[in-house]
Amino acid sequence: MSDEITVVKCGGGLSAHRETICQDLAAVAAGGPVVLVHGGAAQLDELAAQLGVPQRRLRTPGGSSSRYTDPATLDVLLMTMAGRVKPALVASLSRHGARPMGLTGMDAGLVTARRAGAHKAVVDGRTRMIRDDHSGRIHAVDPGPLHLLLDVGLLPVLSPPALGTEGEPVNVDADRIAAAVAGALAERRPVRLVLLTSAPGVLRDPEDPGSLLPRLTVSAGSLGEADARGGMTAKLQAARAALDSGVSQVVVADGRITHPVREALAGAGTRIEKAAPFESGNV
Ligand SMILES: Nc1ncnc2c1ncn2[C@@H]1O[C@H](COP(=O)(O)OP(=O)(O)O)[C@@H](O)[C@H]1O
Ligand SMILES: CC(=O)N[C@@H](CCC(=O)OP(=O)(O)O)C(=O)O
Repeated sequence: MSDEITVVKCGGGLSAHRETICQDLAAVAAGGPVVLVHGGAAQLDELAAQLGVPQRRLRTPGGSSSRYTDPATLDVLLMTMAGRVKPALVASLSRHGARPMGLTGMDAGLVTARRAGAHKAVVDGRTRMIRDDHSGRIHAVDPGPLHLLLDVGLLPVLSPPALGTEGEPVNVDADRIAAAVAGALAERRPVRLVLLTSAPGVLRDPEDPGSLLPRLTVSAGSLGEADARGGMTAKLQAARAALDSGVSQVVVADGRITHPVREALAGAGTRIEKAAPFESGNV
C-alpha cells in the first residue's frame, strides 16, 4: 500500500463515463488511499429544468460569470449532489470493489466557506444589488476526518456544498474543493491531484484537440501559455492553489478514456507546474 494520497476530481460533464472512471478509481484505491471530489453542474441544470427552477448567471463588472445560487437553486444543488450524483458514484464504486463513503463539504465541517456578501452584479442584462446569493469562497478544510476514513480503507466521495459560518450550506466550485482538500491533506502526507475533464488535458488552443500541452507552467501572475477559457481557467486557478499548498503533482487529464486515472498518473494529460520564483515576475 502506498502512503501517497490520490485526490481525483470528476466534473459533472463526465457522467457518461462514470462506470469506467469508478472502475479505474477502485483499482487505484486497491493500491493506496484515494479521495474522489465530484461536481455536477450539468446535472444541477437538468434537475432545475425538471423542477421548473430558473437558472441565472451573475456577471461581475470584470466579465466573469457564475451561477446565481438563490434559495431555490441551493435546494436543487443539495438534491443534485447528495441525491443524484453522489449515490450514483457510490453505487458504481461499490460495484467495482471499493468502499466509498459519500459526504458533502458540510459533513463534520470538512469544508467551510464564507458566503459572498451583498454585491453588484449583472443579471439578465441589468445591474442589481445581489443579497441572496448562497455561493462563496472556501475558508478552510479540516483534513482530520478524511485521514481517519482513509486509514480504515474507505474512499471519501466529497462534493459541494460547503458549510457556511452561520451553519448554512454554501455553494462552492468543485475544482476549488478538490484543490483545497488536496492542499489540506498534504500537510500530513504526500498528495497528488488529478483533475479529470472532458478534454485531452490543457490545450494551447481550445479549438484544436491536437494542441495538447504535456506540461504547463503557472505562476502567481499567470496561468501559462494556454488559451484557457471558462471552466478551464477555474481549473488552472485551482491547480495553482493546490501547488501553492504543497501538493506534489497536479494533472489535468481526459476523463473519457478507459483508464483515466492510471493514464493520468502515468503521464497522460497536462502536468501543471509552478514557475521557479525568479520566473514568476510580478504581473
Ligand atoms: N485551453 C483549454 N484546453 C482545454 N479545454 C478548454 C480550454 N479552454 C477552455 N476549455 C473548455 O473547458 C472545459 C473544462 O471546463 P469545465 O467544463 O468547467 O470542466 P468540468 O465540468 O470537467 O469541471 C473543457 O471541456 C473545454 O471545453
Ligand atoms: C460556485 C459554483 O460554481 N459551484 C458549482 C458547483 C458544481 C460544480 O462545480 O460542478 P462541475 O465540477 O461539474 O463544474 C455550480 O454551481 O455549478
